[in-house]
Amino acid sequence: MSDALQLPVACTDHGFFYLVNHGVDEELVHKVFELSSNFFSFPTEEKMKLAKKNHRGYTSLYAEKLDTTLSNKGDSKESFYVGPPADGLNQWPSEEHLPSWRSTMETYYQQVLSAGTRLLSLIALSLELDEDFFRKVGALNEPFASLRLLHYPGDLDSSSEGIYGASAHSDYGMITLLVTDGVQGLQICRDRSKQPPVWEDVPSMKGAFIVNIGDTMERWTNCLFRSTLHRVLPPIQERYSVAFFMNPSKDCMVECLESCCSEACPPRFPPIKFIDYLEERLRVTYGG
Ligand SMILES: O=C(O)CCC(=O)C(=O)O
Ligand SMILES: [Fe+2]
Repeated sequence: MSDALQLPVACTDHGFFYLVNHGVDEELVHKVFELSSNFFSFPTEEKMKLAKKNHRGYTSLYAEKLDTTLSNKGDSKESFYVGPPADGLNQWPSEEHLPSWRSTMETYYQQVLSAGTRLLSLIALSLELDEDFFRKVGALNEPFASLRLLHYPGDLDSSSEGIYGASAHSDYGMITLLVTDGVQGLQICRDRSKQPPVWEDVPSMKGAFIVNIGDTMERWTNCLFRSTLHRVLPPIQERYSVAFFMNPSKDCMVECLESCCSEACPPRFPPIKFIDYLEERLRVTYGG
């Protein structure tokens, strides 16, 4: 985003944009991709030793179905979640097998969190709020942000034909900051109501984050900002990406901004504590 004046338009009209000059070290991004690929190359039994608990750790192929209206076996991706480093709940591969894995992921987490926090100040300004707004409402006390390494294997058997890497969904949090390895696959659908839906490619841009608005921001802004539907096509080639879901703190109340509602345009969503909202969304996505 070279011009801050473009930000409100990007958030209201598209819900997706590129972020450059974000301050996250390019070498570090490269290292995260290398270590992600090292981890996913381990045998499944090894990876399953770090199976997801407390929303941290490994999720295997087909474990998640982002579009719950589909009847197939699940999305063809595996992933690894890293949550806030301070709460001690993260799971880590051993230092012996993957030296500097933990420190690299923790450094990346902190750098992207800083970039995301600065971007949220710009977003607040673009809503004509105080630049400190998200801190003041408690979203940034201990943000419940989540780093997710993603791997879409390219060599799946024929029973997986037509299965999406990530089926159609919108993200749950405030904003997502995504980097990919450049292999095409991500698409957006600007108008959910249009039939048949129109899907457009989102190319990666070297050195830039692909940022998208999430559902929590859509709730805050009473749908002024768009949480755009997106998906990742069935893999024709192996693909890696790294998503950072910038979520507010667990206890933060997400409540329609005064400037985004009026008598003629009442709040579309009731106020909700972020953790209650997130738990419900995860329950639907993972079942159980
Ligand atoms: O891998 C990608 O390009 C997008 C992943 C995604 O949308 C997600 O994990 O929410
Ligand atoms: Fe997403």
